[in-house]
Amino acid sequence: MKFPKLYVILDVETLERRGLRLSCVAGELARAGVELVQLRDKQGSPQDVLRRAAEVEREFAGTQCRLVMNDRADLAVLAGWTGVHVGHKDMPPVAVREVLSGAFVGVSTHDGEQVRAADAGEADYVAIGPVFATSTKLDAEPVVGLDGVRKARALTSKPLVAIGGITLENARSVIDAGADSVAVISALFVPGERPGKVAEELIARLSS
Ligand SMILES: Cc1ncc(COP(=O)(O)OP(=O)(O)O)c(N)n1
Ligand SMILES: Cc1nc(C(=O)O)sc1CCOP(=O)(O)O
Ligand SMILES: [Mg+2]
Repeated sequence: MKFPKLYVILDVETLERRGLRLSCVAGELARAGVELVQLRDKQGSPQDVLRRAAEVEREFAGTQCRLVMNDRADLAVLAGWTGVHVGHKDMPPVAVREVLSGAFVGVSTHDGEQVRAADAGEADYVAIGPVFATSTKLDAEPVVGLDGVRKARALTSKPLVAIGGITLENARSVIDAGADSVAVISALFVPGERPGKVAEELIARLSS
């Protein structure tokens, strides 16, 4: 798989705060050609998450998009998804593989030591962040900056996803610092623009 340069996280709280429907935004992303999407529903009950996963899947039906569940390998299994993203407070990638054989697993890292460990471990991709300040994740670790992306790049040959405070304006600089992909939540919500249009613009700016 060629790793997509744009990784969109559909964060349920962010969408609700903005009065946006998950299915509408997912549909726009599907039509924009987004190829990697994570469902992040930190407050939802298991039933909520599974219902929302089905909505997302319906919108991406017939596309090549890979769907990733945040935190919960068990719910990924029940949803029939193969992608799972875990952080240090979640089950480790090796345990994800135990409950989901053939899983596509991502792991969060926040410093060089964690990148080294992730490189030696079970994950299919390594996420580094937050690159810039973010108000989306309240318990975010300290900002690593573009220098943190460069250092992470030097420490892993796995696909490197950068996350945190990435916008239309700075996304290219993150790829130029060595990331294979940028993961975004709030960047899609630009006043007066549809999220699908912003996703198209991000894909265009990151291609080449
Ligand atoms: C692509 C990507 N990178 C990092 C994260 C953060 O995961 P985690 O540290 O487990 O924090 P939560 O998202 O669970 O609050 C992510 N979700 N996706
Ligand atoms: C979910 C998440 N994880 C991070 C990490 O550093 O691991 S930063 C982050 C929030 C990303 O949201 P936005 O694109 O709106 O800044
Ligand atoms: Mg997590």
